[in-house]
Amino acid sequence: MTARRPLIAGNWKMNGLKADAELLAGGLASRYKALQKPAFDMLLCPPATLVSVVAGHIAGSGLVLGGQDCHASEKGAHTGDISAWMLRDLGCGYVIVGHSERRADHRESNAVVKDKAQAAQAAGLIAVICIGETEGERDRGEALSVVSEQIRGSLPAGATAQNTVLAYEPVWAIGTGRTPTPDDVAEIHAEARKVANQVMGGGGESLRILYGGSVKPSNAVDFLGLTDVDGALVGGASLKVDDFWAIAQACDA
Ligand SMILES: O=C(CO)COP(=O)(O)O
Repeated sequence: MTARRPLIAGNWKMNGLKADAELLAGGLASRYKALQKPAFDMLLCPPATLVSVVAGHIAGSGLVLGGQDCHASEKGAHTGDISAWMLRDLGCGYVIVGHSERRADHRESNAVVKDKAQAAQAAGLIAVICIGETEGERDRGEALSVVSEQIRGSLPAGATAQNTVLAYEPVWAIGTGRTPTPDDVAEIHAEARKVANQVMGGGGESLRILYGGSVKPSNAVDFLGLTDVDGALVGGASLKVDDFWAIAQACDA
């Protein structure tokens, strides 16, 4: 059996005001804290405006905190951007980089994602590097090659299983209610682990690889039960305490 500890990560995206954060983070913190021996890590990635607020609500609970993006530089003249060091300063242990919404909305290339991941790791954060094919790429039979290329292009030189998490999120499954079959996910994750292992020069067996895209309580076990799936990156369903918690329970199923 694998020694990889499951990671259940909530990406709140551009959602939430202070009152929502209190309910959501506070509700999850009290449930997580009540566990005798949690069998999974739980990560909350609120929008930047709520990172400090959430930090206050999860203090002492064992939940971990992350940003949704960071700049590749430590500081400087980059209006509106946030550095990995700033996230670290607020208590973050993780940051998502290369989410497909940023790759699309902000034209982030693999090279940009790699620089951001490198900055995250230099700041002492774990980079959650997102990869995943579009619907057209899958239809053309290119899913495996696209994902491999993204891994080769987005993982920085110093990536290890300790400072990196991969998240496979097929673009067409995000927010659509559609998902790949468990067999498709298993195939991609096995390939992703193989390629990451090559890029990292070993250590890929310990690397956590998450699945993301329309994960909900009713399908979580289908994905979290797969050998090479080490957790989930959840969008919409991470905005409801009961749903997100139910997804995490699938780690024990
Ligand atoms: O993009 C995602 C998480 O990063 C997935 O979003 P949904 O769970 O809403 O499909």
